[in-house]
Amino acid sequence: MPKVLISDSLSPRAVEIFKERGVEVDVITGLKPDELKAIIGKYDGLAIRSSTKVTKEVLAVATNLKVVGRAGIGVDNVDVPAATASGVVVMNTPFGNSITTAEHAIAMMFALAREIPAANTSTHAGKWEKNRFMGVELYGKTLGVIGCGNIGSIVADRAVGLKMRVVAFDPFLSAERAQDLGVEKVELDELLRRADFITLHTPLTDATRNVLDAKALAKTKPGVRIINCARGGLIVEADLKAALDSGHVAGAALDVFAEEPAKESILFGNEKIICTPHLGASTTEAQENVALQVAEQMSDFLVTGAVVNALNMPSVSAEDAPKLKPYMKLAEQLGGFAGQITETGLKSVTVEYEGQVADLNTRPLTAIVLMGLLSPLLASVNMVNAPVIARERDIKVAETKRDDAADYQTLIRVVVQTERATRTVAGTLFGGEKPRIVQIEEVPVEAELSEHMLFIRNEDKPGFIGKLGTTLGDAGVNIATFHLGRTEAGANAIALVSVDQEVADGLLERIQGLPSVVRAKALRFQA
Ligand SMILES: NC(=O)c1ccc[n+]([C@@H]2O[C@H](COP(=O)([O-])OP(=O)(O)OC[C@H]3O[C@@H](n4cnc5c(N)ncnc54)[C@H](O)[C@@H]3O)[C@@H](O)[C@H]2O)c1
Ligand SMILES: O=C(O)CC[C@@H](O)C(=O)O
Repeated sequence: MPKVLISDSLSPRAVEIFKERGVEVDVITGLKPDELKAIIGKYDGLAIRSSTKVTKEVLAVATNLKVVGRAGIGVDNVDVPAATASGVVVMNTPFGNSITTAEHAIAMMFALAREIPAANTSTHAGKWEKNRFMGVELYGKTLGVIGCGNIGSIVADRAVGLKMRVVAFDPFLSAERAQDLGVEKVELDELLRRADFITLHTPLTDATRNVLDAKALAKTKPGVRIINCARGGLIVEADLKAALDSGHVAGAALDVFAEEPAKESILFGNEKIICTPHLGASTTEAQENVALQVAEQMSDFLVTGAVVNALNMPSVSAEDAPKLKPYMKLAEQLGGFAGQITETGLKSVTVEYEGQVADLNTRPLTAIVLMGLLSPLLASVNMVNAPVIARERDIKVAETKRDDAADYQTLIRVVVQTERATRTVAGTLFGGEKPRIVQIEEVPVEAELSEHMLFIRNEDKPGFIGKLGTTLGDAGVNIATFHLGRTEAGANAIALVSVDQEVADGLLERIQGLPSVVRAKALRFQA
């Protein structure tokens, strides 16, 4: 039974879901990095929010870990490239807290417009300062939304409902989507110049880091109010403080900080700044949503192989997972075969899907072909990191699909172009589940792969089979199955021999020396 650790505070619904779906679960929150490292080796999955830091060091000792699930959106606390390199799938729940976070941004905007926190403190202190707090209306004001994705577009929609004018800067926002949302798509400088309120909703990336620095703030309208419920690091905090101190910025509402937890900040103690401790996602509804979703996604992955909302792997639906399973084995064998018979640098790989398999989601299969192909060449390859490794090595990867079946109802063909040759291997499923190799290079052959195989290219001449059998027999190697194929009588032939033990190098040399043998290679496959 797979085992998951929940290491941040998640709604108890998560535990129930894991158990209902056959996953054992421990909840241990507040672990220090060394404490996490000491126990993570036991777990197949790690469910987190934003406190647990999934670093390279943690991943290095997480020897059984298959999946990290983030109950929320941002994965800044996960070293995703390191997880990918270790073959660990990283998932998040991209929609579960969007409404809640958008509502927090709107609440912050109202709080800024009417100075509600300061008025609250003053009233509790018995001051009744009715003349001190003079707010501004939102009606008719311009809201600038930087980043108009899930949350930004909900904020925009609510602001339109409040009769605000909304301008949005987001390079990936289409004109049609902007029109549907009732927002005006503008460049950043125009947004800065026109907005009475600015709200940030981008991820923290190299392009968005410090997007509101002194230079950008100088372009804003005097009296602008700024809201950040996205990520600390989007605003240069010292520059914001200076702009507030000078009076150019009238107020700021911040849910997120460059350093979190923010126990100290140059921004604290200023009434013009409203702060909340990263509460954007903190509603009962959002926390139920994300906990439930993350537990469902992780359980499905661990139990059925379904992949949803992964940041480093193609999706596999729960419906597709059982259909893909037998093809996964075939894809691994084909990739492994091509990888073992390939001896020079790989330039490109084309995976051709024909017949029934062409109707499936083939991206995970291609990832597995790449895993099988690269495994003989590299130390730790898996279906998560194989596509990345192929890209890094400039290996071009292509897929082709043909719905109509030719000789087989379903077929996967792997064509590998190396510096010197083209290698082809194709396979099908017998009875819908048993992988069979049906073509090697141009030669038809029908073979089941076993752990130890001998692959021979030979000239189709009498006496070859007898000599090969004797050579193997003399070496005490038992033949389990023997498959032959040839293009035509007397032409190129292939022998695929399954043997009960490893073929040692000396024996391989003797086989290579037999008359009619063009090339002999010992291959190994997962049992
Ligand atoms: N405060 C919280 O508790 C809380 C809760 C949920 C999400 N968040 C954060 O809110 C942010 C937005 O989340 P989301 O779900 O809307 O993400 P999303 O991916 O749906 O939207 C992000 C948008 O930013 C845009 N974008 C990317 N680069 C940009 C750039 N250089 N300039 C302008 N726009 C750019 C993208 O095109 C996209 O439309 C994330 O940083 C997320 O981590 C915070
Ligand atoms: O888990 C949280 O409380 C914060 C979540 C939020 O920052 C997110 O990116 O989803």
